[in-house]
Amino acid sequence: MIKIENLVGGYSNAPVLTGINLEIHRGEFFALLGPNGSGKTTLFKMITGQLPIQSGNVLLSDKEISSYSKIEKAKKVAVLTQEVQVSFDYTVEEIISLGRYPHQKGLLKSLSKDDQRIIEEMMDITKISHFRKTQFKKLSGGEKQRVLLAKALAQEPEVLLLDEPTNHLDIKHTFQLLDLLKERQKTKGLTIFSILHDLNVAALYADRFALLHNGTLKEVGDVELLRKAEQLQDVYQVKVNAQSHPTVPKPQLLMTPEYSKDIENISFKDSYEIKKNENVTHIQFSKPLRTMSNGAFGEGIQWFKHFYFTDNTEKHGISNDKQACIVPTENIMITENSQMMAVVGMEKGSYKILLFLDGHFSDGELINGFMALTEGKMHAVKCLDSNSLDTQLLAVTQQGRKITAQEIREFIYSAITKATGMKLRLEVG
Ligand SMILES: Nc1ncnc2c1ncn2[C@@H]1O[C@H](COP(=O)(O)OP(=O)(O)OP(=O)(O)O)[C@@H](O)[C@H]1O
Repeated sequence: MIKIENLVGGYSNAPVLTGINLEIHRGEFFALLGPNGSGKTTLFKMITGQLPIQSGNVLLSDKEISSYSKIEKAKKVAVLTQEVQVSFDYTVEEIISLGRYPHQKGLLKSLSKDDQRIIEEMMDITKISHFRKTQFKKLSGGEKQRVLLAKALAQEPEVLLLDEPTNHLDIKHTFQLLDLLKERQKTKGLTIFSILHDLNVAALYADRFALLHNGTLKEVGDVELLRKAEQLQDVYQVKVNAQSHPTVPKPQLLMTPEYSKDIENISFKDSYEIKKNENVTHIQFSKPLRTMSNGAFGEGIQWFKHFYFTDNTEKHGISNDKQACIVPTENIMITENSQMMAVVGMEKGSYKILLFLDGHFSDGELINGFMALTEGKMHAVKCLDSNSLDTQLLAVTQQGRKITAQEIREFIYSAITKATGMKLRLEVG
């Protein structure tokens, strides 16, 4: 649909873009990504004709885009930029009706019934009908953006070019606008080319992506491009981790702020405090730990700072957004070394284990660590001739050195056998 060949250009001094080759296919949603100053708007303006091409070509349906007449081009391409400038005191409805201009016939161009119907439809789908008589200049930035989108769609273009269309929008309107574009893509075969800053929003909506860096294309590809954390880190200079969205099969990126990288300068053993009274054992860390648990309290992967063993959570005011195990305080045993601490609680032949590690774990390593905990426990429990399985939790500080699965197995094995020894002594006593 749009073919960009060896495109070079920019402003009066040295060119910003140096040899861009890119193809945007008919009917796709294409996202142009890149950090501030990488050349996105420059490329956008060269495609829309706002900036001259120094060398290379921009083809629209195999024809030089500059060879189209203004009206011919407006029938094929609509543009939505960030610069919201409307000179006169037009109402919303009047602005949208300007979108029909390329389709109007005759010398006295007036709106046909068809034009009226399309204007109504566009106001309806962009949810701005109630503003129809309002002066455009009296709208908020986000409302103006929706009006200009309605105008662009009223043009009934084959291609929609958007420069950061969600810039002024809150999350509801961001998703509403992009859902609307996606729907037009599916039902009308609209080709969408959009600059997007939010990589997570781009991952959810776009089919293909180009990553621009210092005026050159670093990569063009499908959504897998957004799983390449190292490349994104290199381009954006921010630490990112690619994760999977919980309900949509697309990646989402988690950014790590600089301040959070500060390593706590206290030893693992000094980072927690254990308080016991006759009803509750409370383990409190100085900072939250990344946790993985199969327990009813704090299940899944979360962050916790407080951990409890108690005979009754409700009675002692421990809500289920806390990490808690129901085991009376007298039945727990704590085993610790410089990098690991295990709390084993025993109740009616079952074992509830919290294992705290001073280590840095990816989500994959967390699962492996959780499995190693299970293996260590199974091994100890089997030796003790019991088949009980129960709540367990692995909590990691996300600093310190790696801890191997074998170290975890051995530590848990010794913690359980030690705890069981205590239990036997308790029973004998
Ligand atoms: N009118 C201009 N005259 C001269 N140089 C310009 C002009 N506009 C932009 N530039 C320069 O061109 C380079 C690319 O700018 P551009 O606006 O294309 O980046 P961008 O990727 O769109 O950035 P942003 O994400 O901040 O909008 C920058 O170094 C910028 O300083």
